Amino acid sequence: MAIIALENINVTFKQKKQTIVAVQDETIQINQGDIYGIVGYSGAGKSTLVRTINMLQKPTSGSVKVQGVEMTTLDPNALRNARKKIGMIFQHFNLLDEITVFQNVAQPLKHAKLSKKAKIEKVNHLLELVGLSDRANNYPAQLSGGQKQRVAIARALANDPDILISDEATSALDPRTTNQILALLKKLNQTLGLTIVLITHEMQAIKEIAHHVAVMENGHIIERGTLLEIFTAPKAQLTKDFINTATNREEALIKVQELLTTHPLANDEVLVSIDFVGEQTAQPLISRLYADFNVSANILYSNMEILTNTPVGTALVVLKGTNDQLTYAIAAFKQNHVTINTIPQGGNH
Ligand SMILES: Nc1ncnc2c1ncn2[C@@H]1O[C@H](COP(=O)(O)OP(=O)(O)OP(=O)(O)O)[C@@H](O)[C@H]1O
Repeated sequence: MAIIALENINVTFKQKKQTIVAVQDETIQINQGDIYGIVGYSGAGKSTLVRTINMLQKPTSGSVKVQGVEMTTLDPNALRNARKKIGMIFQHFNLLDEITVFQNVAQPLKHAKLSKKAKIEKVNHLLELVGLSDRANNYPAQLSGGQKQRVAIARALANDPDILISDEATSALDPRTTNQILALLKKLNQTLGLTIVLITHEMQAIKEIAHHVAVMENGHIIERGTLLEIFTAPKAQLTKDFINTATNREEALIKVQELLTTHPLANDEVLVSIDFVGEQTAQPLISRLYADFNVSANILYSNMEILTNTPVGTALVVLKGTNDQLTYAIAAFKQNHVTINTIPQGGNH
């Protein structure tokens, strides 16, 4: 069931002379328990679209339903209550510097109908959840970026939200800390059933934890699908560009091409790219090439990743054999649903 349903959302900003169309007639449904990544370059409209979910941005037109409730027509009081179920974290953490970690996390509970004791227990539990129990009495300035984001996550969870919006939450962090925060988000998704909307310009972050992906450009979602669909069969050039930033494939290809300019292929050699998804047998096929087809294989690059529990592999391989032998070998890959493409020398594929 869709926990978030945005329908025909338009957001325009009127400035003195200009009208900026930030989001143009976009519709998106996000299911309960999903981690939905929205990727795009700066200015694509990601934040504006996602901020309509909790009405931080009122759409110019369109419908916003969260847990079946139309958000655009709520009165201020009802909206305040509805927002409690939608936590949010940001790139720059937005902590209050003059109060402690404990007090930051306790802040959203100020008006909660809980006893003082219950509030203390709750904050301690949240700090434990994000691995910061020992930092309760520190001030934000005494924490690393990753720790600050953990505090922000604990604070965002104070009202037991069903949805967490993460707006570039890892963009200011180094790669290792980014992975730790993403692992924490994944854990919260799995243990609390938290639905997460992840806005980012980093495909790497999407690759780590998202189940679904939407790619945005100029106020439009230009492509969407499961993580596997987007990574294994991207259609738009922008999607391909983003994927290249998260895999080493293009970089590896450039290096291999460079290598081949100094060590050119022989007449009986071809460079091929091999891509497979799922439990396909690219690896055994490569190792049996010589026995089955008299074709020898020299693997110049290979990489395998697990995306949502599915192996996704790629390899750049030099095959050596006669024309007929190569033709039969390549056909065998195709028969086994492994994508194989010959890469012309000196060109790109
Ligand atoms: N309050 C505002 N007033 C005027 N223009 C705005 C406002 N907020 C956003 N915009 C414009 O709307 C467009 C989309 O911005 P938005 O912040 O949604 O993009 P984004 O993809 O989230 O990028 P970033 O990650 O840089 O925030 C941009 O052209 C931006 O300048």
